[in-house]
Amino acid sequence: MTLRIGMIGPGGMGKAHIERIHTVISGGRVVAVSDVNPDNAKAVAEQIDGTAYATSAELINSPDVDAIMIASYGPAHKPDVIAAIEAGKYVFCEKPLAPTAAECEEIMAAEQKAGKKLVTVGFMRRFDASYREMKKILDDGEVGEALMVHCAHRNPTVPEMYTWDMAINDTAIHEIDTMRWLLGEEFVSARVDKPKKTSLRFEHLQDPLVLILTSESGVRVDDEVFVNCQYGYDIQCELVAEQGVVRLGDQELVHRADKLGRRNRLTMDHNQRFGQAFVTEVQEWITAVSQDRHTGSDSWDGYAAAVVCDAGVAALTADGEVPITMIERPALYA
Ligand SMILES: NC(=O)c1ccc[n+]([C@@H]2O[C@H](COP(=O)([O-])OP(=O)(O)OC[C@H]3O[C@@H](n4cnc5c(N)ncnc54)[C@H](O)[C@@H]3O)[C@@H](O)[C@H]2O)c1
Ligand SMILES: O[C@H]1[C@H](O)[C@@H](O)[C@H](O)[C@@H](O)[C@H]1O
Repeated sequence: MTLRIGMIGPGGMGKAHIERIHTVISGGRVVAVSDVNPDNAKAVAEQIDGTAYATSAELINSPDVDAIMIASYGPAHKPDVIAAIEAGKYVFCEKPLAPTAAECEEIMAAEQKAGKKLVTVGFMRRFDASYREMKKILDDGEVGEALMVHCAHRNPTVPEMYTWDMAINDTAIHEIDTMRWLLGEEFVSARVDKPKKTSLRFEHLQDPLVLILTSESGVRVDDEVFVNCQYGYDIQCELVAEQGVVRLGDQELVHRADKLGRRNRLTMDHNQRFGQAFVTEVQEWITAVSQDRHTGSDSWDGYAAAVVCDAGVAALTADGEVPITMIERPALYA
């Protein structure tokens, strides 16, 4: 049976997910769309031979839609996630689950009322083969205890609408989630170091910056966020453990040597760099939902990432460490 998916907000990310679902992923089809921009909904519906709904509520409650994907703008996620939960439908929500921890708590309250985990948050790096191999090496005890992790998250450029807090809320949120997952523990404090700013940026941005997180057991994670690096979409991660160091591969397809030297083509955006991770993530979600089970990051992960982001944003304007405090983890997410 094909899972009939309704997509809310088919913009850049949503269209990339549709393309994957309709070409390389099996078991699902996007049959309905809605968008705050009705012309976009109509155009996408025509392309996929599906239905355009005037509102997300109508799409969510349609008997012709089995499960929901949300790829709209972050601040719009919460009401649609809650409506999907109330309709008893599995929902895949692109990161962030919601921009603030308080909104994520509302989502968790609705899910607990439903008594079942229905929400998956689109943290795709958990599905990347290199990160998975790094986690396996750590979990198998091959390098001993983790001590430090050095991360870099570099984007070629960002548009002017990218606000000052997005370096944390929109960009570093990936490392925040991936590091919680890799280390298997929560963070207790955040600090932001603010180096010399690149001249090739919009004036309102602190770019680059370094977010420094400390985990419950004392592991120190530093994350260089540099969103106007000009040269490529460059994701780095080096885990330093007691008996070894594990570094993320560069995802090279080939090793090339020519008169310009030994070099490799760089990826330029998230869809290129994490293309296979997105495929695995969405495939696992479709398979799990078709079997009536939850998979991937849950609402607690969305909440935890939001709490750390809130502290990171506070640290952007504060001097020194900002403590991170979380609510007790509800039993549903144990
Ligand atoms: N996992 C990743 O690496 C990754 C990469 C890019 C974007 N994202 C996430 O995906 C989401 C979308 O990002 P994007 O780059 O595709 O943005 P986008 O602006 O290209 O697309 C967003 C779409 O949502 C629509 N929209 C906005 N508000 C809406 C609402 N209230 N109801 C219905 N539709 C609405 C817009 O009209 C647009 O079509 C964001 O949450 C973003 O953080 C994740
Ligand atoms: O929304 C995007 C997306 O999440 C990308 O994966 C990230 O590299 C960008 O910094 C962010 O702006």
